[in-house]
Amino acid sequence: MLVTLEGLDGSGKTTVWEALHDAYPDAVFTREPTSDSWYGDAVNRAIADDDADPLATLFLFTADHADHLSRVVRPALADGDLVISDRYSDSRYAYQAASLRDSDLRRPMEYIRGIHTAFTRPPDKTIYLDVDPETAAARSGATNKFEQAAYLADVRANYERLIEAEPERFVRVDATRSPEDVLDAVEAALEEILAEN
Ligand SMILES: Nc1ncnc2c1ncn2[C@@H]1O[C@H](COP(=O)(O)OP(=O)(O)O)[C@@H](O)[C@H]1O
Ligand SMILES: Cc1cn([C@H]2C[C@H](O)[C@@H](COP(=O)(O)OP(=O)(O)O)O2)c(=O)[nH]c1=O
Repeated sequence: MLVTLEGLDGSGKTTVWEALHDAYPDAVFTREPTSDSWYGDAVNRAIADDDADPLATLFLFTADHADHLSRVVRPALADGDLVISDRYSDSRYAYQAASLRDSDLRRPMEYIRGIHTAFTRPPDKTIYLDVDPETAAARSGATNKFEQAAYLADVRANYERLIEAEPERFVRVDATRSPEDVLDAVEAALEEILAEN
């Protein structure tokens, strides 16, 4: 089963993902962008480059996803493992659709979903850590171009569209609460998800 964690920068995904290692020692913990491949290195260069072309950046993130799928996610799922990924395809649909909002693409989110459809493996469930853009930008330190509150407001609106389209896949967690409360809520959500399957 594939469970993904999504949310704005600073929503607390990585904090939760690390804490879950103790509760689920047998799960495969992974992330996007990947941190152990040259595709992930290329993505990190694009994140750090304020002048990186947004369409080129989309394809770098998508290349990293293709490698992540074939090298990590599909083999783990084939072994029957629980896979917990800190960010996954919804990050592209939310972030790159915002980056490409003023591009020549008429419907950026539909375009980005379209290029994934042929090859991706959709998550079974997605836990969405919900915070307002101001809290997200303040917590993340606004150190890169994706962490600015105005941009994150667009990203959040895109996540809302995704949740509206597939309400049964998403579990929304109020991530403005303390780290302990957020972790408790995520663990409760995961218990329920695993009990259902
Ligand atoms: N629930 C929370 N309340 C306040 N601060 C938090 C909370 N969760 C995480 N943080 C802090 O916010 C920052 C970003 O958290 P992180 O887990 O890296 O978020 P993300 O992976 O979503 O960007 C870190 O300094 C972390 O300690
Ligand atoms: C996976 C992914 C991340 N991103 C962005 C979100 C982050 O600003 C940045 C790095 O992701 P990440 O390392 O998960 O950052 P954080 O822990 O702060 O949430 O890349 C995209 O724009 N598209 C994507 O597909």
